[in-house]
Amino acid sequence: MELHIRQLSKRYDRVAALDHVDLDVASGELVALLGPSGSGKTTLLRVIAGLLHPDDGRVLFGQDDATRLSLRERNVGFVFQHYALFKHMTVAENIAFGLRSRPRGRRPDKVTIARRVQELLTLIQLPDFGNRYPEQLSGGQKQRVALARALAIDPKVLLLDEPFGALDAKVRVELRRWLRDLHEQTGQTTLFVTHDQEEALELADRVVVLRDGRIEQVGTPDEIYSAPASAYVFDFIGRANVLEGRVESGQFRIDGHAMPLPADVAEGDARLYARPHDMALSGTEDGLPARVITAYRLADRITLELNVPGQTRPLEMDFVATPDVSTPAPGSTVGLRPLRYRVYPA
Ligand SMILES: Nc1ncnc2c1ncn2[C@@H]1O[C@H](COP(=O)(O)OP(=O)(O)OP(=O)(O)O)[C@@H](O)[C@H]1O
Repeated sequence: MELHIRQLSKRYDRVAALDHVDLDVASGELVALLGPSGSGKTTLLRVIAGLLHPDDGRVLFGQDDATRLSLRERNVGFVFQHYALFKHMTVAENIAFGLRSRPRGRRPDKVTIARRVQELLTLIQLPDFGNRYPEQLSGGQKQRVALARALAIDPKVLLLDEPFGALDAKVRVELRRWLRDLHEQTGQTTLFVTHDQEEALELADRVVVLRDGRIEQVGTPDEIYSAPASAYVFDFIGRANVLEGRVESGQFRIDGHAMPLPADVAEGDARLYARPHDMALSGTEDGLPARVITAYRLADRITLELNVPGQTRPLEMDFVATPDVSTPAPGSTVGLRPLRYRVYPA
């Protein structure tokens, strides 16, 4: 089932939680909604689910306008951060819940439901857990059961709101790999909310970066990481060094140093963004002079904190040591050469 979002807006008092959002999700895609707290991720997911009504705009499932349909009529699967399993029901009863509570005409018979529950238990790799109660499960197991329960109704889309947010880091990493495998098996159209860029980049076919209720960029993880559309996305997606300068005559300039522009940027004040591992040391005559604040070496990697005269923020760089490059001494001056970078208007 494909999903189309058209000009969705939702306001709370003065805050635009969603501001004219357009998005197309292809059938079978796994899309991450990524952004800091308050950027509108949950609001977008809840509007798609039918838990919230937008002020404006439309939600289409395929060609069908679902904007006015209730949660139940939309037939979506929803999983929240805090496992909302029914405590007094077994795992199997939890998974069967959506099917059992269908109106009589659409309710499968008991044997069919039991078969479907067993299939789902196998899918979530808990084939023998049907008779347990939620309190007898770990946090990660509870979230897998919550996912099976959401899948039981054969939802048109699966909506996951930070489903692993309450779990510890190691379990999170395991579960996101597991979710990726599960998605490959089920091919279910899925929207996944996270504020964790690593999770989004590892898991999703495409990532939607949100900012103040607007979409800042939509792209594959590679596109988002390697070609961030704005300084905001660059900063949000990984560690970033910023150099302030100017674009003049098709070059980025800081004091006497000029660097080629990787893409067209309008003349005027601008900022160069580079990842710490995308910068190299060079001689002070051809590199940007920088003073070493701290330097340490861990196995073959050297990490430096640097000050470039006239810049407000210190820079960080790390690189692999080679026989001819050793750890520079704090206080010394080195030449700095950004290898891969983006330039954005200031
Ligand atoms: N019920 C509400 N009443 C008033 N303002 C709200 C309400 N729900 C959300 N907001 C506001 O709408 C904006 C978007 O909130 P939303 O929960 O969608 O963000 P989010 O990106 O999911 O954040 P988080 O990662 O913290 O969950 C925020 O500014 C928030 O304060």
